[in-house]
Parts: sequence; structure tokens; C-alpha cells
Amino acid sequence: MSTKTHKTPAALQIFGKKTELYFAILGGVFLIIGFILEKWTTLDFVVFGVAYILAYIFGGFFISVEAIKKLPKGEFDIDFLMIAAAVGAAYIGSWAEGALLLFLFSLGHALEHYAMNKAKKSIQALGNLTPKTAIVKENGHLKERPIETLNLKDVIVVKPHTKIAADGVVIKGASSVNQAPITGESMPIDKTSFTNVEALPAFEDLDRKHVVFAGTINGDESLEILVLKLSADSTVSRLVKMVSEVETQKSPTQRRTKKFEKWYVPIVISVVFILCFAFLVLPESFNESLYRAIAVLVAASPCALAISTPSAVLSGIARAAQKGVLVKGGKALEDLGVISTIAFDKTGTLTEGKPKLTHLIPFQNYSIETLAQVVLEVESLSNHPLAKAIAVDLKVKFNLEITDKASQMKAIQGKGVSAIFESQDVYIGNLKLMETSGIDVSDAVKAEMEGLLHGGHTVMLVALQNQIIGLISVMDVPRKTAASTLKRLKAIGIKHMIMLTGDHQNVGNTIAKQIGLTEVKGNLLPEDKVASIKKLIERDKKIAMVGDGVNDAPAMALSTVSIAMGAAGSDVALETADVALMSDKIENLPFVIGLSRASKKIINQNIFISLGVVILLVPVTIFGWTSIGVAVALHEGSTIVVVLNALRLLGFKND
Ligand SMILES: Nc1ncnc2c1ncn2[C@@H]1O[C@H](COP(=O)(O)OP(=O)(O)OP(=O)(O)O)[C@@H](O)[C@H]1O
Ligand SMILES: [Zn+2]
Repeated sequence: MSTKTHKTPAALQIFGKKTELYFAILGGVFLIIGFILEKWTTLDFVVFGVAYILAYIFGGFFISVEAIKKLPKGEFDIDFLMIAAAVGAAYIGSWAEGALLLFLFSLGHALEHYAMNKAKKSIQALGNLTPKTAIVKENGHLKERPIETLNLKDVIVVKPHTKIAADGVVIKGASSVNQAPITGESMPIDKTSFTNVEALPAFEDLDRKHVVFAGTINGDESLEILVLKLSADSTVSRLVKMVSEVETQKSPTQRRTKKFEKWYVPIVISVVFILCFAFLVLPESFNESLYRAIAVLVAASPCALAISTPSAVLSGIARAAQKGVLVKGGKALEDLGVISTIAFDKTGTLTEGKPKLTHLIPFQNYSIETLAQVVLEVESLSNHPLAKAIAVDLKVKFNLEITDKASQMKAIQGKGVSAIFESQDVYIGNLKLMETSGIDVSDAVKAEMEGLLHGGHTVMLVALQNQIIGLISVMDVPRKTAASTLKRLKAIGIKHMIMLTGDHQNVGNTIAKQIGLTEVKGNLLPEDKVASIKKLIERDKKIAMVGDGVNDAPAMALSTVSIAMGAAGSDVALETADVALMSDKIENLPFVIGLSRASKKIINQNIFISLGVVILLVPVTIFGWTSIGVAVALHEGSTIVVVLNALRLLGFKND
């Protein structure tokens, strides 16, 4: 009974989408007719038998179709057992009980499919977000075209209060855009136009205030948008594709139950087979033995167990999607539910990631303008968040233009950058960079650095021809919601919250003090971050890491659950993380952890219910203390209960 096999073939849906449900109900109706005729009339079997046979046909039709579909694949499962039980019941003349079995089983199935579809639909609703056509500006004329025909660099016009048809950059107009469909943020985001279209950076490097996504909704003003992604590659298309793949990643519990079923089902079949011959040793007829065997077969079938976990996982993932959180599969969902240690990247995760220039101090006899020009030219070649911030601020503050005098920029991971400026060597970065490049840093310079570091500034040294010519410092501010989020996490029982940063220890400490972390590890190279994660896993077994993928991708890959921030617009983060917060909202973290725990709890409850009913019913049926009818009702009832229990997750709220 894997969730995948639950599609009703389209050709069989003669009454539309609910054909399966109507068939089940018809099975029930004929069952009642047959039962009344049998018990309260003196009619012959020839008459009420017809009603029972019709009940069998309608109740058993879709189950048989499903079972036959699986035959060639060598899959043998519960559908077979149920059909066998019903046939056996007919053989011994217990038509009413056989029909009841088929009716309830098919009703349970139909409800289960309905429930699953409901969960899936709330995910797939994402796919219906994008409009089918876009208004394209071609040689000054406006033309409506299907979105599949849009090319990169086409310009589309988006009218007020309509959906945006493509991922791209705003090049004319300003408006506030409702991004809720993708990021779950309810507040509209202000978008302004990007003016320097000739020097357009890569999509990922564009400031989010200029970027729009297909499927989001324009506000009060008209916008012109330069298309930067083909419709098949848009964030929303990839999101939908990933969500539909999510189901194939089995959760640990799902894998465990599958394994269990593998040896359990053959045992059930053997025991039932042996019970058919109980009349050889017991004073009873073959029909009585068969009756008992059928009752045991119904009681022991792990129907509810098979659906316990997948229904909960799917509902959990659907609920997360409504909040703009993409959980990629049952494994991530279950793991996140047991985690008590979270490692955080600093820049862009706990902080805004948009540092502001605070100091520019020249040494030697350099003028501040010269220093500013050198730094601007070099940093404008790097796309590190620090570099971008520095370049923007220097341009404005000193009214400078880039003159392309720097070249051969090299990023030195966790340390800084090197480049050539007017055929001179330039290094910009931390103390480690200067040490490894053999550049002497005087005590006076170090003292100056120390002062700034204690104030929480990120300080970088600038060297030209092996001489320190100045320093530059920036300050990043914690996200406004970081402190309250960490407090919530602590309140829900996250014990260790560790910041891993490439920045100086002092800077890390200053930020940590403002927002409340349990531990700070500074001065880390990307490989040191990996080593830290390894140590944390040794200590706490399962850990989560939250990052933005900028210099923490290897560390994230190693953690049990990797959580990417602001994944809309960042391909790498969206693709590689186990959990993607589509928006930059770190406050979604306690929500998704709470949801994972609730899912885990519901999975456990479901397993308890389904195994409980089996454990209760099997001895009762073996000793013949109950009828097939009662076994059927309890057994199929438990299937319906676990599905309904799982659906509660669709309404999950924190607190
Ligand atoms: N483009 C750059 N220009 C100048 N200095 C840089 C640059 N890139 C890195 N550095 C220096 O290297 C240090 C470590 O950088 P890294 O990218 O590892 O981490 P980070 O951005 O400071 O913070 P986090 O690790 O929290 O994301 C920075 O603090 C900075 O001193
Ligand atoms: Zn099934």
C-alpha cells in the first residue's frame, strides 16, 4: 500500500474523480439490500445472492485493479490478502461479512486517497501560481504570449494587481509585491528598478529589492521586468518539481515499517494457511476452520501500519509549504523533530548580511581617497557579502566610480581577496591573510584593530606591495527577529545553539551577546566549520545547521539536517539543503521544528494505534471470540483513524 500506487486509472473514473468513493458506497448499498432480503424475507439465495454479488463487484473492483497492477512487479500486498479473505468468506457462505469487508476496505481506501490528494493538492497549488501568458514589450508594442515562449532578456509588462509571469529584474517602475505564494511572507515587499542594465550582475547576486519571482502578485504600480529565467527554470517551477519528488525519499520510520512488513506478511500468510487445516486436530468442520482463518487474516493485515507514516509525512510537508518552508522528504522531517543542537552561520543568517562601512583608516602617507579607490576597485570584483557592502558604501561616501584598474581578483576562502591594482599586488582581508602572505603587521596597526574588534566591527587590512596601507571596518547588525527566535528555540528545548563564523571571535561574541547564543566559534575557515560540525555530531548524534550557502556549504552538507535561509533566488541553497526557508524569515525555524515534532508524535501515535489493534485482534480471532464482521470493522476503522489523525497536521499551529 505505498502511496504511489493509489492513483485511480483515469479510464476507470466513469463517475469522475470520486468514482472510487461511489463504487465503495454502491457496494455498501447492495450489502444492506442483500442483508435485509436474507434476514427478513423468505426469498431464495437466487434473489439476495444477486445483491451480494453486486456488493462484491462494486466493493472489490478498485482493490482488484490495484492488486492486478502490482502482480507483474512481483509485489504482493494487503490488497491480495483482503481479496483472498472476501473470496474465502463467499466460499463458506458468509456473504454478508465478505461484502462488509470489501465495502469498508474500499471505503477506507477511497478516503485515504481523498486525504492524500488533499495534502498533495495544497502542495501542488504552488504549480498553479504562474499565469499562462505574459505581456511582452516588442519594439515598443505590447503582445500577449504564452510564458513558455518567453526568452531570456525579454521585457514583460506587469499591470497592477496581476501575477508576475517570470523570474527577473525590475527595470522600470516601483511597486510592492506580494511574495506570499512563494515565501509565505504576508507583508508585501517593496521592489524598485535596477538602473544599470548594461552591467547586470548574475541573478543570484542581484539585490532582492530589484528581483521578482514568477507567481508573486504585483501591487499598485505597473512594472517592467527583464526576464532572467526561462519559465521551466523559474523558482516556482523548480519548487513544484522538488515537492513532487519529495515523496520518493522515504523517512526512517517508513523504511523500518517496510522492512517489518517484508517478513511479517509471509508469516501472516503461513499462519493463516495452517489455520485452514485446524479441523484436522480440532473437533470442527473445514468451514469453521476457514472462518477462523479469514478472521485472523483480516485482523493481522498491516493496513493501517502501511499508511501511518506516509500520510503524516505528506501532511507535515504540505503544512510547511503553506508557510513557505520546503521540507524535502520524510527523513528531514523526522530528523528535525529530534534535534536539540543547531549550528548557525553568522553573516546573512543571524545577521542581516548587509554590513555598513564604519571606518576607513589610511596608514603610511596614503590619502583616504586613494585607499578608498584601491579598495573599491578590488572589492567590486568580489561577490562576497562583505565586498558588496564595502563597494556600495565607498561609492556613495566618496563619490567614486569604478575605473577597472584592478584585475585578477582571487578569493582566498575565509581570509580575504588578492588582486592586481595598476600592476601592484593588493591584499584585503583578515590578519590570517597577511600572515600567510608574509606581510608584516605592526603592533600599532594591531592595536588599532583590537579597539574596533571589541566594538563588534569586522576589520579588514589593506596591503599594497607588501605594505599595510590602511584598514577598513564594517558592522553588520543582527536580524531584528534573531533574538526572539533564539529565545523561542530555547523555550522549545533546543539545548545548544552555536555560531560558526569566519569572522573574528570578538565580533562573534558581540553579536552573540545581543541575541543569546550558547557558544561562538570564530576565525573559522570553511574546513574548520566542517571540523566543528563533525565534533558536534560526535557529541550530539544529530544536528541541524542553518546557513546561506555562501561559505558554509560543505559544513551544511555534513550536518544531519541542513537548513537554507532565503532560498528563493539562490539555486544552490534551494537544491542542496534538506529544508529551505524560502524567505529570509529565521522566525520560521521554531515553527518548522515544532511541526516536525508534531509529525513525529503523530507518526508514533499512528503506529501505536495500528499495531495495537492488530495485537488485540489477532488472539481474539484465533480463539474465535469474535466474528469476521467485528474484526473487519475494527481493522478498517483503525486505517481510517490513522489517516484522519495525520490530517490534523494540515492545521498545525505553534502554540
Ligand atoms: N572579499 C573580502 N574582502 C575582504 N575581506 C574578506 C573578504 N572575504 C573574506 N574576507 C575576510 O575573511 C573573513 C572570513 O570570511 P568568511 O567568508 O569565511 O566569513 P564571514 O563572511 O566573515 O562570516 P560567516 O562565516 O559568518 O559567514 C572575513 O571576516 C573577512 O575578514
Ligand atoms: Zn492501499
